Amino acid sequence: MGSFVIKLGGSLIFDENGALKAEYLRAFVRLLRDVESRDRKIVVVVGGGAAARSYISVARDVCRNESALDQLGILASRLNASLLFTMYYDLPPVIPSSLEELVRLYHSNLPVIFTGGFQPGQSTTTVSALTAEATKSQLIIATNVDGVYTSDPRRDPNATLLRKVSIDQLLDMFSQPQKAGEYRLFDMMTLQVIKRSKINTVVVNGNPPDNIRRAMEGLSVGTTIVFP
Ligand SMILES: Nc1ncnc2c1ncn2[C@@H]1O[C@H](COP(=O)(O)OP(=O)(O)O)[C@@H](O)[C@H]1O
Ligand SMILES: O=c1ccn([C@@H]2O[C@H](COP(=O)(O)OP(=O)(O)O)[C@@H](O)[C@H]2O)c(=O)[nH]1
Repeated sequence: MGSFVIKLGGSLIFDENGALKAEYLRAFVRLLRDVESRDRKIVVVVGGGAAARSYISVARDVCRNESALDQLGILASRLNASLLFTMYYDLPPVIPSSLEELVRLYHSNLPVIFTGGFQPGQSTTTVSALTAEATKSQLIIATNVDGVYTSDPRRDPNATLLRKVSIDQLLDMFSQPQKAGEYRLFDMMTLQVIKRSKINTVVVNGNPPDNIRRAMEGLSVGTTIVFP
């Protein structure tokens, strides 16, 4: 069975008040145990979520250094990844901080690897695309909406869900520049990596976690990115 990279959006692990969604995290860990098997590797790339945005917004009051602000977001995403590692393995967390470290862990005997961000100027969704490319894995982007819509469904009540979307359409839709803490669903780097390696990518609502299992089993769920 093939290996998978699951991008767990920070929007799934914090509630609207910025508190961790403990029950969701437990349900996600149960899902990982259900789908874990010896002949497949799973990498979970965990977003920064509300924690990242809180630190970045407080720092931004007095800090204009986007790289420094990104680094705060990376640290928050690594803490989130550390929490999931600890919940899954009941061990002190081992979280890679670069693609090279991740690939090294990928060849360890850990069946599930957890990571956060790597470097300023990108998002954890880019980390998930780079990881899927490096490990020839399928990519599942789990977020808090049912897939890719014609526009932001939280702002546009007329937005409609796209079951399939071309990579070039996504490049048009998400071409605006982004700042620390603002990456929304996709950043350009993510899409460029997906395009150049034609990564098998599905965007699903990570709640319920069973949508992630359905995507792993190739069932119709969320939005599939298609290539010319
Ligand atoms: N075309 C679109 N389709 C779906 N969601 C979109 C789109 N454009 C913007 N969004 C927004 O992107 C959000 C998901 O991105 P983000 O908040 O970074 O989530 P995550 O924490 O999962 O990475 C959605 O909740 C939605 O409001
Ligand atoms: O490789 C990375 C990953 C994340 N970030 C920073 O950390 C924040 C939180 O990560 P992300 O936005 O991907 O998390 P999510 O959207 O899932 O909450 C980002 O906005 C960036 O500022 C970064 O600079 N490099």
